[in-house]
Amino acid sequence: MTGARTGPRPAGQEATNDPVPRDAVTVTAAGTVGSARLRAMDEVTRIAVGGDRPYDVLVGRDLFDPPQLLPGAQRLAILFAPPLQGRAEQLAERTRMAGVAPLLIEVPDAEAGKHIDVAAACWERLGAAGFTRTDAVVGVGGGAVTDLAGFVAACWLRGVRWVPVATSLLGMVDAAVGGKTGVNTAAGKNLVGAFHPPAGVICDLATLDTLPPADLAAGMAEVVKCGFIADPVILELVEREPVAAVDPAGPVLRELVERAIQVKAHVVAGDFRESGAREVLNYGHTLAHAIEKVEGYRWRHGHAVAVGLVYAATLARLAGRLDAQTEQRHRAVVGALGLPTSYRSDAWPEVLATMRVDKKARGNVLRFVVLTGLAHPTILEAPSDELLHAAYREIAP
Ligand SMILES: NC(=O)c1ccc[n+]([C@@H]2O[C@H](COP(=O)([O-])OP(=O)(O)OC[C@H]3O[C@@H](n4cnc5c(N)ncnc54)[C@H](O)[C@@H]3O)[C@@H](O)[C@H]2O)c1
Ligand SMILES: O=C(O)C(=O)C[C@@H](O)[C@H](O)[C@H](O)COP(=O)(O)O
Ligand SMILES: [Zn+2]
Repeated sequence: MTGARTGPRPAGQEATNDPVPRDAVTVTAAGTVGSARLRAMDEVTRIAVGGDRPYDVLVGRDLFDPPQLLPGAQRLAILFAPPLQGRAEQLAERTRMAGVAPLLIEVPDAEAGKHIDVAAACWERLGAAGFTRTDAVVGVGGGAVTDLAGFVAACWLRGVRWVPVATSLLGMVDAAVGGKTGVNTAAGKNLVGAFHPPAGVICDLATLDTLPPADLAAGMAEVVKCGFIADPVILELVEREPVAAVDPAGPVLRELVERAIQVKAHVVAGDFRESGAREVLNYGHTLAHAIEKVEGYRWRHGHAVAVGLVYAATLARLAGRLDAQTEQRHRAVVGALGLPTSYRSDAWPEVLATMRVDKKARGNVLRFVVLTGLAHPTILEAPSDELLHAAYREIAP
């Protein structure tokens, strides 16, 4: 059953071509449990990201116009991996039609592309094409390609404009927003990079139609992360409608995308360089990044984050910070999405060693984002190795 809208659209979030919002309240026998915004398919949502260099995240279907976000550019480098070749070529055509010269640069897919050698090859191409400070870079793809594209842009001439065109769920709700860019090194995940805000972000929900289901599920790990740290309505929507939650053409996934972006936009606007509050976005990532490294980057980031969320909740419960029910909710929500909740017990020594180079560590002191309750993140400083291992044993039976 649907009814009138519950309240105002969150601050900074506007539907650009619909002056009359059609938000709706979904009511169950237990009462109102969340809102399902019923948007027309052609509606575009604009989510503002504040800070010194503000920009907008555009969410809609069949959005595809980065040149508009980059006035004055004469050349546009378009980085893409093979699965997005068709999209990249369409974009090159639009770019040409806008009077801008496209430079298509194919890079290796997924984590193989997040390598300094790949970035160096891109810089060679920019140099050969005579890229100046008014020219710009576009990354078309998942989080791996947009992290690389942002890093290439951050370093070229010490910083040119860039636009991520996010084509994976994880890219839309997380990687493309917030200006964290970078590559992996032998020592670990994302250890070399730069903070470099984009000129705008494009999230074309139509691209999700071709995203493999495993990658869709991986993106949901970052969505529910936002639910646990800041917006419990996300969890209620996923729990109530687990099938609709992963239907790329439906309104529930769109609401989840917009809510997660809103959480991220709010956090990064207040702490762009991660000097404090932004660390909450790293919930679940201390273990996740260690798993990714141990697995030679063959695990999807979102799958590793799923295990990391369960681990962080277990650690918080063992540290006396979190109640068992909320810990169990992590396991249930993550599991219901078909995401992994456990990892190999024999990997502990390598996992622990890798967690020590997590960016949140200070000297020899490990620091974890944990919850003291739903939407109440805090930092657990210097947990003992015994405590860390005890929590690990519970997720690595
Ligand atoms: N910068 C940040 O703030 C931030 C945040 C979260 C994650 N990340 C990074 O993002 C990366 C993970 O991103 P991801 O989950 O998008 O993985 P990914 O970029 O590896 O993409 C997953 C796979 O899906 C393919 N793909 C993407 N869009 C598609 C589409 N529309 N149709 C068909 N195939 C498509 C890709 O080519 C790839 O094979 C990791 O490197 C992670 O560290 C960065
Ligand atoms: O944007 C952030 O800040 C995040 O921590 C978001 C994470 O989901 C993302 O995976 C990020 O790339 C991790 O950052 P890192 O600094 O730990 O490498
Ligand atoms: Zn992440």
